Amino acid sequence: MSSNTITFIGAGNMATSLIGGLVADGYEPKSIIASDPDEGKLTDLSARFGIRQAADNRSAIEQADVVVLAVKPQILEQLCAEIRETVQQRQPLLVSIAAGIREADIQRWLGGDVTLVRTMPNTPAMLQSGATVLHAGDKVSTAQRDLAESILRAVGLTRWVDDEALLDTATALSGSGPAYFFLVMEAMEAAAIGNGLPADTARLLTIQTALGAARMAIESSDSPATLRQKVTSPGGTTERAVSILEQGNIRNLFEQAISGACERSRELSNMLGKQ
Ligand SMILES: NC(=O)C1=CN([C@@H]2O[C@H](COP(=O)(O)OP(=O)(O)OC[C@H]3O[C@@H](n4cnc5c(N)ncnc54)[C@H](OP(=O)(O)O)[C@@H]3O)[C@@H](O)[C@H]2O)C=CC1
Ligand SMILES: O=C(O)[C@@H]1CCC=N1
Repeated sequence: MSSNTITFIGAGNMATSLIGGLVADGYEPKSIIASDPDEGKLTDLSARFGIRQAADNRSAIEQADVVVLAVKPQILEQLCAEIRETVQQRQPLLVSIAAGIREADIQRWLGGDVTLVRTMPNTPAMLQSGATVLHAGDKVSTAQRDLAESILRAVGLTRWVDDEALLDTATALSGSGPAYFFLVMEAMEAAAIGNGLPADTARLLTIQTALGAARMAIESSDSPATLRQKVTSPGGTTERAVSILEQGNIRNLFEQAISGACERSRELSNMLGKQ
C-alpha cells in the first residue's frame, strides 16, 4: 500500500480500531493524522501508535490525501459545514464510515463534486480481522476505489456492493455484528458460572470456544450448519441445548434483531439526511 497521508476526523472507537489495524499492518504511523476535540484521545493515540495529531479538522485535511469521516452520524452535517471549504480546496478522497448517512447527503453538505466512498467497517479491524463493505458512486475512479479498498483491506476482509441501500444490511450484519457475538459470550459465560465454573475459567472457555468455532467456520469447507451437526451427538448434550435455543426461537430473534438494525440505519438516513 502507498503511504498516502490518511486523516481521521473523529478519534473514537472505530477510528482507533482502524488506526491500530493499519499500523499493525505496517502503515507508516507518521502518514496517519487524527483530529478530535478531545486532546486526551489524540495524545493516547499518538502514544499507542506513533501517529500525528492535528490542531483542528481543517489543518488535518489540508495535509491529507485521504480523509476518513469517523464521527457519529448525528454530527456529520455540522462537521461537513465546518470542513466544506477546506475539502473543496484540497479535494482529498473521502471515506465515510458513518452508519446510515447517504452519499447524496454528504455530497450536498460538502457542496457537491467531492470524491466519496461509503464504507461500513467493524471494530475487529484493530486486529486486522475486520469486515468492511464498500460502496462508490459512478464518479469515483478505479484508482480511487483501489485506494479506498487498499486501506480497508489492510485491516481485514473487504466486499463491494453496487446498491448503496445494501450498506444498511451490512451495518446490521457486520458493522453491529461483533456486539451480537459479545452478547452471546456474556450469556454463555454467565450460564457457566451459574452452573458452578469459576468466573475466570468460564470466560476463558467461552472465548476460546468462540475463537475455535470461528476458525473452523472460516477454514472448513463445511457450512456452519454441517459443523453444528458434527458437534451434535444424537441423544447427547448439544442436542438438548440446541433444541432449547430453537424452542426459544433464536433464529426469529436474530431475524428481528438484524431487521431492526437495518430499519434503524434507514431511520438515521431519513432523520439526519434528505427526507
Ligand atoms: N463503533 C463501531 O463499531 C462502528 C462505528 N461506525 C461508525 O463510525 C462512526 C464513529 O463511531 P464511533 O467510533 O463508535 O464513535 P465515537 O463516539 O467513539 O467516536 C467519534 C469521535 O468523534 C469525535 N468528534 C465529535 N465531534 C467532532 C468534530 N466536530 N470533529 C472531530 N471529531 C469529533 C467524538 O468526540 P466526543 O466523544 O468528545 O464527542 C469522538 O471522539 C459513526 O458514524 C459510526 O456509525 C461504523 C462501524 C462500526
Ligand atoms: O451502533 C452503531 O450505530 C454503529 C454502526 C455499526 C456499529 N456501531
